[in-house]
Amino acid sequence: MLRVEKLCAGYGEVPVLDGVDLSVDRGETVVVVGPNGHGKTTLVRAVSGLVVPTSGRITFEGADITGRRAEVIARLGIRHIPQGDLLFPDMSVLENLLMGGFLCPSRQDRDQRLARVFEIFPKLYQRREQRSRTLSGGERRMLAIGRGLMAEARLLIIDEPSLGLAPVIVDEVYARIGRIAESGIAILLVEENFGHIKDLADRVCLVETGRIIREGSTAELMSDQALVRTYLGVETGQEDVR
Ligand SMILES: Nc1ncnc2c1ncn2[C@@H]1O[C@H](COP(=O)(O)OP(=O)(O)OP(=O)(O)O)[C@@H](O)[C@H]1O
Repeated sequence: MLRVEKLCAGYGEVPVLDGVDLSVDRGETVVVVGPNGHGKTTLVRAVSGLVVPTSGRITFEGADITGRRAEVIARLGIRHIPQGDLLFPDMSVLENLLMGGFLCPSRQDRDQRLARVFEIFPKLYQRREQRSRTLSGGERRMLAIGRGLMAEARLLIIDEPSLGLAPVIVDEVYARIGRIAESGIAILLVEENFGHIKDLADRVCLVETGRIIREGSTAELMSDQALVRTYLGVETGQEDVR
């Protein structure tokens, strides 16, 4: 569905991505993990047209989208939920969701999407009249994801949904993302904490210094003790990795 080949990108003179190869198949959940500042966000921003690659190629469902404008890529069905929430703080939950659905082809389509978002995130329904600035961090994150689902999402890109949230809230957010994945939408997710995604990911790509240095299922990556110790920071049950 999505194919990234030998992708290089950066900011001004500073290179960040150094020949990334990555793919996401239909219905697959692929998670990009890795240390801070090694290019995870830059990679997903390049996919959704927010960073212009210097070289390499990105195709989505066969169409070459390398360097195309973000709004063109969004219309193809790639929805990007960035780090932080970027909500409209003085608008209600419902208004924020409706803003996400402004491209819906009909009112019926929009209402169906809204019903689906409320089914996945019942808390948003309970709080639909509340201004988004007064929501908790976890609720805001769920609203940002819900807003992304208000337009047709064939590939959902989510950048660090756990950022700044308490562990119990992270579990809740990830449970909801799991439901989205079960519905068949392909997901490309950035996460620093491997522990959060080991049950969700079909495939994990480990990024270091702008390259994907390892790729595999969570079980494959976790069977490599040195890798776990150096990058993943989770307990495997085989030894204490902390
Ligand atoms: N807008 C920007 N202008 C200049 N440099 C940038 C910009 N955004 C990111 N960078 C730099 O690019 C490098 C990679 O950043 P990026 O955000 O892609 O990493 P990351 O792996 O997602 O890190 P984190 O997990 O901390 O978000 C960093 O050195 C960062 O300082």
